[in-house]
Amino acid sequence: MNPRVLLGVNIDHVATLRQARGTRYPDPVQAALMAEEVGADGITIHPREDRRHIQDRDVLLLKEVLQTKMNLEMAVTDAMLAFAEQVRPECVCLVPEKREELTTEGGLDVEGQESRVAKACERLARIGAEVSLFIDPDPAQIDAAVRCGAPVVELHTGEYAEAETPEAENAAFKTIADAVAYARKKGLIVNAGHGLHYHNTERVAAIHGINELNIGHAIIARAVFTGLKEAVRDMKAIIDQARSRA
Ligand SMILES: CC(=O)[C@@H](O)[C@H](O)COP(=O)(O)O
Ligand SMILES: NCC(=O)COP(=O)(O)O
Repeated sequence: MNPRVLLGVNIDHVATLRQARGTRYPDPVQAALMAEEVGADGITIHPREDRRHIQDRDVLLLKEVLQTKMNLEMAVTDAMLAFAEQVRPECVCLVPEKREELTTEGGLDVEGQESRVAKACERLARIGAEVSLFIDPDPAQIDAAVRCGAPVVELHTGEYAEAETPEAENAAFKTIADAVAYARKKGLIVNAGHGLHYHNTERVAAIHGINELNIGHAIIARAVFTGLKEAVRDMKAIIDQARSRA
């Protein structure tokens, strides 16, 4: 039988909802524990440099309570490296980051900043973190990741997820499948993610050699609807009980 593909659940989007109103809820820590309860193999978080969603408090609490593993996505900066050294997550995924972007727009240019990325990999390996590089499905970036000593790459699936025609989707899919085969041949563990949802994940999960998929936005978005009826019923019950006691 083919080895199981692991699912890392990205809970940034729960924090985004909380930060939008500055409330205490919904708590991404609670979301992580619920995801673990039903089989998530790991929890992915991306504390951005501007802390627009996941907060340091979330990361530190999660480190204390997670039963699976924390996959800390972060920019390659001194401040983030120091934070990782404080948190000591099981896994770190180095990602590119731009302040003005809505979400991560492409892979990390490892080839263009090899010595900086190699030094970051070394520093993270020293705290025992499994380091992955979030890269485009591009053989040149895969070669650079190998030279940097990263044991894992995560292939950015954004182009596939955002393709506007079946032809473009097929072409992007083939690029990913070829990159998985190439990276496996180079001895890397291969993960993938970004923009995967309920209609486009099956095909990627079936690619031979994929180890783990990291998925967040689609899961949290679906949870709104799978949980909405119960949430309305709960509020109705509070209101009805208040009237019956009045
Ligand atoms: C690396 C990646 O593709 C996503 O995890 C992304 O980092 C999510 O960041 P946002 O949650 O800020 O969109
Ligand atoms: N590393 C990719 C990831 O975490 C995916 O997040 P999302 O695009 O599914 O929200």
